[in-house]
Amino acid sequence: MTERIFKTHKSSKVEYSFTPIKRERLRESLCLSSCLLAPPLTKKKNNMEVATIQRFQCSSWIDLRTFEGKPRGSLRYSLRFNEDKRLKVVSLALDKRRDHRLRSVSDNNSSVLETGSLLHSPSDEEQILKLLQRKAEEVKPYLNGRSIYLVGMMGSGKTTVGKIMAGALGYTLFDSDTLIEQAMNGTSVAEIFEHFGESVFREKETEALKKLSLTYHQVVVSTGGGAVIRPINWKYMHKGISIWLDVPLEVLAHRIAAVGTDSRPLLHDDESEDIYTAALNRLSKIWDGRGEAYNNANARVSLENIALKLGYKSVSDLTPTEIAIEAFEHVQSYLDNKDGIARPDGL
Ligand SMILES: Nc1ncnc2c1ncn2[C@@H]1O[C@H](COP(=O)(O)OP(=O)(O)OP(=O)(O)O)[C@@H](O)[C@H]1O
Ligand SMILES: O=C(O)C1=C[C@@H](O)[C@@H](O)[C@H](O)C1
Repeated sequence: MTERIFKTHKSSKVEYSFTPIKRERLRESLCLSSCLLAPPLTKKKNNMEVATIQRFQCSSWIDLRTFEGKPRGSLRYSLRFNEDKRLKVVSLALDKRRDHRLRSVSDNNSSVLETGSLLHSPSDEEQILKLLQRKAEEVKPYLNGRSIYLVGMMGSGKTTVGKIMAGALGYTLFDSDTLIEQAMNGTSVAEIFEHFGESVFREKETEALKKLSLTYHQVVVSTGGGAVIRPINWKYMHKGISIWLDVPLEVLAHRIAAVGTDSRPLLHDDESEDIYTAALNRLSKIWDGRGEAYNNANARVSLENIALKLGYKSVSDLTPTEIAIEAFEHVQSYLDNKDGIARPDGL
């Protein structure tokens, strides 16, 4: 199993270019999602965003919040019906986007339009945000108050995607690294590693996960990349639903190279190579030591699989919101299988 996943990571031909347009698109997408889902964010909203947000707030989605537990019987079937409708909407939106891509490529008659450089149109963004909210409402009864633990390598997007999932569910997001820093009177993760060593950090990490799992419900937890290595941590994380964000190492190295390794002590290196190569080498070594442990998660959200499913050429085309939607799908399907298939009343 490790072998297979390792190969996936190693051999993936990920085209990941952060063109200025792509970076701007991501920023816009993140800003739009965050403004919508996490009101305290102070980013300035433009008129289009405000209009979109207002439309969301007044929409007439089915409100499942009054239902406790996993949906049963006819409710379950009506969810399926809605899901079918949703899929039709998605596939229309995707067809439209694919058409647009093909048109753009032939218009330009060049290969400039590697998928990463295309913008989602505002209406695409709207569709995607609507889907996210609808998916969150659908998955909530299945969760029945259970928390979600996001696991994954450093830079896999646990915090970014977690924020979107929490906002859509009306859950609170916790970042276990931040909790550890708070428990250590504001000492940063990098300083904890430097002054006390990794073992103290791991102890604190276990304490944080224990407290979260025993005290809180309805939270999304962005765990530290190494939380998976201690079996005791799984005991706590399995009190909720754990989701592994599986991102190719090359993509992680690009992300990390873009922001630097200051806050990630395990990636500090002797600077003898360029930052991307150094990060990739360090990540590969770390992966060798813990790749298998991620399989303990209840579900795996593979960015390569999502990109394939959505017809994207590159993993870097995926927005965090699209990843969040897929994560909800996985939560739902995991809980569906785990809790058994419900049948309509009387059958
Ligand atoms: N889908 C995405 N596409 C492009 N960049 C992304 C995506 N998701 C996250 N990022 C960027 O990657 C970097 C790491 O993301 P984030 O902090 O969410 O990861 P993490 O898994 O919480 O990391 P860590 O475990 O190291 O704290 C950030 O700069 C973020 O903006
Ligand atoms: O992958 C890891 O082991 C780590 C990831 C970060 O989130 C921090 O928890 C810390 O830097 C260790």
